[in-house]
Amino acid sequence: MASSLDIPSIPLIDFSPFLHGSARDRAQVASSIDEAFKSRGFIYLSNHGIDQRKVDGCFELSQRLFSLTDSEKTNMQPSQGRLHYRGYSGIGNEKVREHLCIKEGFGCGNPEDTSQPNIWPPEELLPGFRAFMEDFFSECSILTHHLLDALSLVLDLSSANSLSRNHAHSVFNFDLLHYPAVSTQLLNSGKLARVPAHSDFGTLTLLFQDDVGGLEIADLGSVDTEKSAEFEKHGSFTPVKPVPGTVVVNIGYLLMRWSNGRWKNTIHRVMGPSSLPMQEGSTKPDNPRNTGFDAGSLEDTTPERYSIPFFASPDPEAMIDALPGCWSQDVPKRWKPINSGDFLRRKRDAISA
Ligand SMILES: O=C(O)CCC(=O)C(=O)O
Ligand SMILES: [Fe+2]
Repeated sequence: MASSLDIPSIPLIDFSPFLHGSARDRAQVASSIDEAFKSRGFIYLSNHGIDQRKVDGCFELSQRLFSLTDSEKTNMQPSQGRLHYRGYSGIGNEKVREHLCIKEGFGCGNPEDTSQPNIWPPEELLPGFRAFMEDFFSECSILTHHLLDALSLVLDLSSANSLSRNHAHSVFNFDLLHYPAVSTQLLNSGKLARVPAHSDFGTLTLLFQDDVGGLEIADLGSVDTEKSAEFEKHGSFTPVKPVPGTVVVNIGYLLMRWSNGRWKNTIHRVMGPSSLPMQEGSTKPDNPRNTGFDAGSLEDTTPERYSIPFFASPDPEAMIDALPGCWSQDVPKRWKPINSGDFLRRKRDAISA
C-alpha cells in the first residue's frame, strides 16, 4: 500500500482501499499508516476523498483574500486577546526565537463552535467565500475522522473508546497561509523566517501545499534532543516536496502522547524551496499580493507560497492517557494523564501572551 516513489523516506499511501475496500483492505491501509507514523510521523495521502477541484478552489480563494487591501484585511482581525485562530493575522504578528515570521494567515474554525465564532470577509467583497470555507471545513473534518478510524483500527479500540469518538465535536481549525515573496538572503540570514522549527500540538494535521515547496521535516536522531531550537541549529532536515493530488498528514504532540510515543510528533519548518537556484540579476521581488510588506531590494528572490494546514484537536473533556495497546507491563506509560482542554488552553495562552 505504501510506495516510496522518488520521495525519500516519507511514505505515500493510497487511501482509496480504506475508503472503498474490504475489511482486509482497510486493515492493510491502517497498518501502512501505523508503520509510517511510527517511523516518520509524516505521510503523503493520495485518493483521500477530497475533490481536487475543491482544493484548487480553496487556493484560489486564498489568493483573492490576501489580495484585498490592508484595511479590508485588518477589518477581519480578531479583537484584542480574543478568538485565537480566527480571522486575519498580518505579517510579523509572530516572532519565534528572534525570527520574525514572514507570513500572513486567515483562520477559521468549526462553524458550529459558538464559543469561538468565525470572522468572515463581507459577502459583497468575496461572494461565496464563507459557504466555500464552511464546506471545506466539513470535507477536512470527514477525512480527519476517517484517519482517526484507521488509527483506532490499528489499536483495536472499541467504538466507545475510539479516537473519532474523542473528537466528536470536531473542535478543529484551519489556516489559509500566504508567505509573500522575500529576499532569499534575508531569509537565510536567520532574522526572518517562514515558519521556524516546531511541532504541532493537537492530534492530526492535514496540510495542502502549492507547488513551490519549502516544507522540511527533521531527521529523527540527527540531534540528541527533542527540542526544536536545537534541531534548528544542528539538525538535518528532509524536504517534503509538493506531490500533486496528495495531502500531507502528520502527528501532533497530543496524539504522540496518547499513543505513548508510538507515533512520532516530528519537528518541521518552512524554508525557501530547497531546489531554488539563486536568481541573480533579478530586481526587487515580484510581490503581486497586497501584504503591506516590503520584501527588500536585494537581488535574489524566494517566490511567494501558499499552504492550508488543518489542525485537529480532541474534545476539551478528553483525557489524554496512554491508549490500550500502547502500553503494558513491559512498556510502561511515559506520561501522566492530562485533560485535552486544559492543555490546549495553556498552549494558546502562551502563544497569545
Ligand atoms: O505552511 C506549511 O507548509 C506548514 C505550516 C505549519 O507547519 C504550521 O502552520 O504548523
Ligand atoms: Fe506545523
